[in-house]
Amino acid sequence: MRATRVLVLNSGSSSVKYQLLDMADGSRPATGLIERIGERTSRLRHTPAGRPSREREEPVADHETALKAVAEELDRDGLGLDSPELAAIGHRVVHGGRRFTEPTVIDDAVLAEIERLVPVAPLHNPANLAGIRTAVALAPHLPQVAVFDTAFHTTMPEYAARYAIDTAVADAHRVRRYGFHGTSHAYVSRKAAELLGRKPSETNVIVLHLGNGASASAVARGRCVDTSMGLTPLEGLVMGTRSGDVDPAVVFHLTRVAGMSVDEIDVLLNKRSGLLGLCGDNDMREVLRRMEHGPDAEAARLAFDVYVHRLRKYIGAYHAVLGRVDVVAFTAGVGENAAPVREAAVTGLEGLGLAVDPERNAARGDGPRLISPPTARVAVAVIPTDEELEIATQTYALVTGRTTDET
Ligand SMILES: Nc1ncnc2c1ncn2[C@@H]1O[C@H](COP(=O)(O)OP(=O)(O)O)[C@@H](O)[C@H]1O
Ligand SMILES: CC(=O)OP(=O)(O)O
Ligand SMILES: [Mg+2]
Repeated sequence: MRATRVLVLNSGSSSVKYQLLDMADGSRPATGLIERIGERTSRLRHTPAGRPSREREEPVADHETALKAVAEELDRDGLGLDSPELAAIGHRVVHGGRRFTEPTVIDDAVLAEIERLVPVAPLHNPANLAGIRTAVALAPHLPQVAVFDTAFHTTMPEYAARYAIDTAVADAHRVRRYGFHGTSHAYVSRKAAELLGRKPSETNVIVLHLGNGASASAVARGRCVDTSMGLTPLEGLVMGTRSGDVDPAVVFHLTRVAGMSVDEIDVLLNKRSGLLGLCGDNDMREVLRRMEHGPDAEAARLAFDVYVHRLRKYIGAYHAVLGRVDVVAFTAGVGENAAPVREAAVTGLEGLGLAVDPERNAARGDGPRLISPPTARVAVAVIPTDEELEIATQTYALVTGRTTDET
């Protein structure tokens, strides 16, 4: 039996998402999610293809316990880690620094380098490492591949990657802009070009990845030239719970005037800010609903306005960075589903050739679709992201030397 399947693991700080993909036929034999790891009750939802989901609520103390539960669920469907069809495990790793520009087979040296990057990705890399270590222990016979969020952004020119701070300090502590969500930006920018019937190498794209975390990127002829996240996934757009851009002096001010510690400010900006900080809800669905009805519509409206104002500024900035833009692509939970966000983000940018067609924008659909009027100078599109497929494709190509088309 040929091994054509890849298990993709996305180990977050309190969750593990997983998908089993078959590269021969494009099917997904199983998908699942464990949430609230480390809390009193965790929830596991496992969905075998074509059959009902199974849900379990029980304490899951850590990533090791979580991955063992995933392996058990897969086993129950005859899809376990010892299945001869499984070719590899692909891991999302958030921070790859400057070293990792490509997907990489994991060995001790790679693990050590991911560990070395923990100080610049304290929320993400420890969880990624825990996931990898457990998967290696559970399936030592399988090749395991790290696919880095930062990799796609390593093509940024030096002037876009550098902060204007003392070079000696920056170099000593690896302080520079790395960018994240690269797997999504790579996939979506390619799909956006395809939607226009153009080659990625001849297309300029602005990608707006708006999920819980949110980032924008400027992609020139298939290569990333700028992105909104920086040293960590805190810079840039307004997010569910993260502030995005703030004056760094906010930190000094809160230290001196409010007596907050650096750790407290870290939590403030990463977990108590963004939409949540502005209006008490981090979920854009709730924000949109409250704007229409709630007793405190005003706070929700302000949160929405701050969110889309920041988006508009980045769209304008990346027009300037790219010179010519062929398509603006919205993706991830908010980008794919929230028509009012898309409409508000391009309102007022008619001078840049941007507009959405209200009917196209409101229409629902599963695949890539245009939402700009047919006559628009710049296309605006909704492109569903698929980070799992991209991770599986890169993992499979690396371990088998075959592309999906050859399988
Ligand atoms: N129908 C919708 N309308 C508005 N926002 C939505 C809708 N569906 C999902 N979202 C938003 O998408 C976010 C999650 O996006 P997603 O890309 O799944 O996040 P992540 O992968 O970063 O966890 C949610 O926080 C929610 O605000
Ligand atoms: C890097 C990052 O922000 O990831 P996520 O959106 O999964 O939090
Ligand atoms: Mg996502």
